[in-house]
Amino acid sequence: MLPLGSEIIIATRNKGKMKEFEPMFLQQGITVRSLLDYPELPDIVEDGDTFAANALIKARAVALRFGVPAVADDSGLCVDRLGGDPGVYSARYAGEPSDDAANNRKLLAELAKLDGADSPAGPTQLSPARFVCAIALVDRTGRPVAEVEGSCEGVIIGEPRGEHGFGYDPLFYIPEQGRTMAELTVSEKNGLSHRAQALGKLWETLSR
Ligand SMILES: O=P(O)(O)OP(=O)(O)OP(=O)(O)OC[C@H]1O[C@@H](n2cnc3c(O)ncnc32)[C@H](O)[C@@H]1O
Ligand SMILES: [Mg+2]
Repeated sequence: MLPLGSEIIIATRNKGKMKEFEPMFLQQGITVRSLLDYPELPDIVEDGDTFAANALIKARAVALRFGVPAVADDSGLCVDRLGGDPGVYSARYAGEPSDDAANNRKLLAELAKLDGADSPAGPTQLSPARFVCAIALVDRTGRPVAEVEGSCEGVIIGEPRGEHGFGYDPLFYIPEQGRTMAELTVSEKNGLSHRAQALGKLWETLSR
């Protein structure tokens, strides 16, 4: 059994993340709550320079608020041709409040600028990219217990495909699957995603 006790909160308000996390924690016998259960709490300021730093900021804030162990996920999309952008700014790439559709449009617009906006054939090359997910687990006092990271490789396509998932999933094509992340079911995404890779490392760390 993992040393997490029966009460754990995931420091997120992202419904898409929770849809993926819930079954993966349940598989380990852990029922989780999230900040979606506490709408009155103010947003946590994510001002770290790295995914890992932001994950720790979010997990700590929640542990100190509730006095229970907390997990946080800070994640995003890194596109090679954009020098790793949007990176830690993935959620607010097109400004605040976060808007997935606007972020996707901005991503395509930034890539189109590199291609030459009036290129008649559309994007001249698919852009290699990866999703990255940092997960931090802290104890009830906010002390880090484990910090892990996972990633998942793909390419950015020129128009959105698929209805599942969230964020940049419709533009993230996985050649080995022949589908975008948004064309995968939750359980298929949980079989290969950056989030699942990171969580797998967390279970491994905790079982040592
Ligand atoms: O901070 P919390 O409350 O967890 O929710 P958030 O959406 O703000 O989450 P992040 O700060 O970690 O920003 C992550 C952004 O990166 C993108 N992203 C992360 N994981 C993704 C995934 O699995 N699929 C698609 N986009 C993802 C998406 O735009 C997210 O909003
Ligand atoms: Mg956030």
